[in-house]
Amino acid sequence: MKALHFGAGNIGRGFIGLLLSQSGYEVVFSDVNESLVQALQERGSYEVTIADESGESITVHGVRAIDGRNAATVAEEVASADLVTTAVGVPILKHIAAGIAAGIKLRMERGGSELHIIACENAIGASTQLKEHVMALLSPEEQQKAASFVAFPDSAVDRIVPLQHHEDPLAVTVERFYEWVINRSQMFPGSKEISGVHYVDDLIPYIERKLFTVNTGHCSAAYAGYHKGYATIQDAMKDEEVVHLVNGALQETGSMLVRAYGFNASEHEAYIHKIMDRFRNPYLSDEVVRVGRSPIRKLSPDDRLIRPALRVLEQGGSAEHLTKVMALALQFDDAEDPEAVKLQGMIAEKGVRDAFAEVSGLDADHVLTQQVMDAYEQ
Ligand SMILES: NC(=O)c1ccc[n+]([C@@H]2O[C@H](COP(=O)([O-])OP(=O)(O)OC[C@H]3O[C@@H](n4cnc5c(N)ncnc54)[C@H](O)[C@@H]3O)[C@@H](O)[C@H]2O)c1
Ligand SMILES: O=P(O)(O)OC[C@@H](O)[C@@H](O)[C@H](O)[C@H](O)CO
Repeated sequence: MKALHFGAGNIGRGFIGLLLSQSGYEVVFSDVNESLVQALQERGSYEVTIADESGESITVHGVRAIDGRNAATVAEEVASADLVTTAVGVPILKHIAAGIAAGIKLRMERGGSELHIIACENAIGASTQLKEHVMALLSPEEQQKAASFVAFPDSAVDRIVPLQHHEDPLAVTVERFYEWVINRSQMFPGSKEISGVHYVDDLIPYIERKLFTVNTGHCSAAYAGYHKGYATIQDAMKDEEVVHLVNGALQETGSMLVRAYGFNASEHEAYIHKIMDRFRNPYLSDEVVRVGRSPIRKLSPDDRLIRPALRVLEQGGSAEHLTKVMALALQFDDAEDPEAVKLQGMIAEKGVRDAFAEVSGLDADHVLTQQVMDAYEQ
């Protein structure tokens, strides 16, 4: 069994590649980072270290890597894979679509054996987004044929993997916790299950709970921590004001999720506390600039801040803490982050209200926009 995984980065090596290998797949990484591809090709293995008191180290053997810029090689690997996964970042999905579409065409010529393509990204419906990019590159007739043997089940992935600073470019340190949930109702019946994956018939409560708790809380700590001059999430979480903001934001999303999906309130409270403890993990050093990266994406309509805040308001609740986090996101001006630079440029050019309205998709006079502007002024 062969799995082709796009993106040999932190989550690719430290989570998806590891789990697929442990599940019996030969893992082939496709990446555009030349030195990473070369190192994986030369060594065929890499180390994953668990960030806890055990310091456990696991060697992932039998891996290969291909140059993601070589369209013909990518297509051939897609054509002969038993599973395709991605962890490249949502904005990159459109760039890998051509190789996948070409691989699907080859597979079609060879009889069209069933294939699942699963995007493991932090977004609602990431596999469905990838499917749209891929299908747009096929003719109507090819689309119809492809739909009979290629499926794109959505998934939710959770494991904190910080930026890595090891001498060994392949080594990756990860937290012990992981959760990978896949929507079974979008899969072909009877297909092989990946061990360690939780299959569900309705993914929405799972992905929203993950994104609006782990990622909402995480970016709250990142933007507040950046504002206060902390370099890491671990340091930021030692500051009571930061903790208060993170907890406040998670109480707001938590009440909304409990009402929307009927989660048990005390179990959800325990989930929040467990996540805040994960942020504090002293065996990890997770930079606030990684967690706060791409503020335009994080302030977009369907992401971890705007979507839950609008739902809180719809339910008649207060989104006071979430709006403070949005105001802090508007002040995230990391010069190394292209989206932060772009956002600061938009603010300088058109003013903060119109810049926020543009990235959030809200009207400039929307009640949430007004609340964010008030918080920004403060
Ligand atoms: N790091 C985490 O804690 C974490 C946890 C859960 C989900 N995620 C999600 O996983 C995804 C990847 O995050 P990451 O932290 O691993 O990022 P990363 O930057 O470490 O890895 C991304 C990899 O994709 C590669 N890539 C870029 N363009 C490509 C292309 N056209 N073809 C093939 N590879 C390409 C990059 O070279 C890089 O190696 C993101 O969507 C992120 O939100 C991250
Ligand atoms: O990857 P992003 O930019 O969507 O979000 C940054 C972090 O919050 C994220 O990578 C978490 O570490 C991860 O989602 C934990 O499962």
